[in-house]
Amino acid sequence: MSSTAIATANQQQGAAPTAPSTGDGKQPEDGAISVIRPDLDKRRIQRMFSWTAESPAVTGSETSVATIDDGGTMWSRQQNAVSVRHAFKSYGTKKKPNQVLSNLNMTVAKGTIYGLLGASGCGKTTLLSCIVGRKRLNSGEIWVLGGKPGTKGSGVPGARVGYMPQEIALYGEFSIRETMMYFGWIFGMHTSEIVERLQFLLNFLDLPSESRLVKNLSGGQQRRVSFAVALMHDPELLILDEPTVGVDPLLRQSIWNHLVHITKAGQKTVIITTHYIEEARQAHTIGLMRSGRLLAEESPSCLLSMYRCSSLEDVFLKLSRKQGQANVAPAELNISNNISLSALAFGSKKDNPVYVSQESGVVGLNFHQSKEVLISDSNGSTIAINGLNGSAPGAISQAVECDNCTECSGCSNFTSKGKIRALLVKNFLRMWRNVGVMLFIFALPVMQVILFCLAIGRDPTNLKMAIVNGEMNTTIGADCVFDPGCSFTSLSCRYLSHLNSTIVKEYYSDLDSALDAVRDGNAWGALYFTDNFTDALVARIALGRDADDETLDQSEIRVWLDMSNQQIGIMLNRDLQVAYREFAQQLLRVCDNNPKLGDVPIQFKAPIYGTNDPSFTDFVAPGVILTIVFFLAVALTSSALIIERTEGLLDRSWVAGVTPIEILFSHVVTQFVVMCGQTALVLVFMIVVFGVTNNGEIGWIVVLTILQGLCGMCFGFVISAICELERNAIQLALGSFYPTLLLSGVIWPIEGMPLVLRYISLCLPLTLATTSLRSILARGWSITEPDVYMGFVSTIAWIALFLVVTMLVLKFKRG
Ligand SMILES: Nc1ncnc2c1ncn2[C@@H]1O[C@H](COP(=O)(O)OP(=O)(O)OP(=O)(O)O)[C@@H](O)[C@H]1O
Repeated sequence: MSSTAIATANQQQGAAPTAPSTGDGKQPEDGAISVIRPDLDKRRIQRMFSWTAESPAVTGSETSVATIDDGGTMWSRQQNAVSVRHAFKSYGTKKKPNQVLSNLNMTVAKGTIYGLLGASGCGKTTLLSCIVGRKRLNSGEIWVLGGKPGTKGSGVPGARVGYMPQEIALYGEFSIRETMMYFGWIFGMHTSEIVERLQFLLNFLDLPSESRLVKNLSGGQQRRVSFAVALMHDPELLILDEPTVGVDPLLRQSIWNHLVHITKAGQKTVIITTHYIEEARQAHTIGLMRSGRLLAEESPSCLLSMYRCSSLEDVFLKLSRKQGQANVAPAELNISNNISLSALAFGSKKDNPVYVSQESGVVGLNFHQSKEVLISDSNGSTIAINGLNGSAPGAISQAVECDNCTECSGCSNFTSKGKIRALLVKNFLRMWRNVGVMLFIFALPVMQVILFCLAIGRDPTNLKMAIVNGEMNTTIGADCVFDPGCSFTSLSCRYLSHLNSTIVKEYYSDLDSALDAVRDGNAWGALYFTDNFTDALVARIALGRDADDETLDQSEIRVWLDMSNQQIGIMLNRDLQVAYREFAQQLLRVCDNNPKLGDVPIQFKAPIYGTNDPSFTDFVAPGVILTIVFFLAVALTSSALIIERTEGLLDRSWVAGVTPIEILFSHVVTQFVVMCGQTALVLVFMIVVFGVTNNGEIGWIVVLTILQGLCGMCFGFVISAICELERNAIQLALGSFYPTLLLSGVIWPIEGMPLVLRYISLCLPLTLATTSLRSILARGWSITEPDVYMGFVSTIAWIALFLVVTMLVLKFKRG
């Protein structure tokens, strides 16, 4: 088939002629056929197609048909809506790569519908993800709307593109209207515009009431809402990944009619993938993809006639079979070029292969898309130039202007009110609509504080002691009576009366059974008084240093404790000694002696900070306050981004033009509000309701607590940026909980740790903050104290570090 014939066929598809490139990026004024002379300056050609030199995939030795690379010119790139050149993309490791795109070339002319067809898993979605800038190629180039995705002039990501991913990628908690508002605001539309457009889309796509929640819609309805989102802002380039799945035939037809309608004027371009091959007949161009390459890139009618098939499916099968033939050179099959397509169609022979040269593939000498084709004959001379890329008239648009722009809308804006508004409303709405999340945010911290204050730090009670009192004839406790005056009788009973209420006295007849009770776990300890305990004690006091060993021995209260439980053992030890001091002092007092004689000669004055009876609760409370706020924030944010990412929501927002910074910013603001609520609840319950000691300024306590919450949030960002799966994020968040708790001096002073661990502990985000809050609460220290301000400094430093790491991971992880 001659280029003229195919150009004609292309014209029938609605492509309009445009002016050819002059090679220097300027459009010739006459728009007429121009000819490239054989003596065209070689360097000029190289400059025009400079990308060929950049492409590692091309050897340059296979050039046989076309010698001039149209896709390489800046001007032609700008005229095509999308231009993909020598795209290579693989997943997996370098050792075991899963090659998904292999030297793929694709040219999508402006103002056309491009149907990308291929079997499941051939790489369509990957290609589209690369086009919208969500994935990076390993090598090769992509130009979209005149720029490279992700660069200023491309409009990708941004409002110039409408992207419908394969997944539903919608917020289930939103109503249809809220969904449209969210994306409309992101696209920079006014609310009134959105409402107007919404009415059209509701009717057009036969959607249910706008107030219905997305999660309550059927699968097909959800897909239509997703499609509506892509159409919302009437973008220049629509990229639709299987929009007609689950859509009934009538609606499918009306969707295609709409696509044909919007592309008619030549301003809009559509790339669409579908499994319903035959529906793609309505496309202007079809790219048949297999194993990461395009087998053909033609108009449907051209494909049918070239292969003499009655259906596109047959064409695809024919081409696939050809590709399957063993020694077909890969380049031969990578056809975004009519020449080699023709060769395939009309039987190129193995011994006389028609290779698609790097130039031809790259340049995209698509006669069906180009009114101007630069084809060199076998002698190397250029024979014809006839139209370019099938761009619709007037399709030179924003991309060209925007490429060097400094002021075009959407190019240079750091952010917009609409985006921030959309993201904030989205965050709050998602929280508000999710009862579980609301309970998690506000009920859980209160519950944790209540549980902590009720369960931790209180003295154990009802501890049984097995008592054997040789001075009593019975084992009935009520018989253990004594004279409360200055009387030196039944001193064992007098002592026992000083044992406080935490001890439950159980009397045993002999020592062995009492010890057995301890061994069997029926008592926490055994107390033994000898038969003549009172006499021996009186003698001991009276004789003083002259007391003999037997007297001393008989006057001792013997104790056997179960020390398997350190806290209970230490407490019983303390209470037994305190009881003796009280017993001795009281006896001395009633006998008109100085009670100090009964005490050890150490006098504990009022402590500088705290009380002589310190509470474990007061010690742990600062760490617990910060830990609760920190890890709740980690839990909230570590999965937030991942859930959005796995549902395709994050990608969709990003393609719509939302940047990672904007997403993080919106989460920071949302989280800040949440944090304020949580901080208020935690502090009110800790300090006001449960009376945890606070001698410091409440303002600094609030600030430090909120900062720790923000720090936890940023740590959550890091987790969600690093982890692919929610499961991994939860594991990482939970995995970090215990080490942080144990090493941060929350439940045990870091002074008790080995030196190395102590240094590690100081490097954790909670350690210095806990010390700081403890100093404020217990010591009443102000911000000027190093112990206090270092907690603030370290927290702020951690926030900054986590944010930077998140940004870097998000930036470099793409693709
Ligand atoms: N993130 C990923 N990591 C590893 N492999 C991937 C990833 N995404 C896709 N693949 C693999 O790349 C190949 C192409 O996948 P892709 O989704 O692009 O195919 P597709 O043509 O869109 O398929 P379908 O029509 O079923 O959606 C498949 O083998 C797939 O398993």
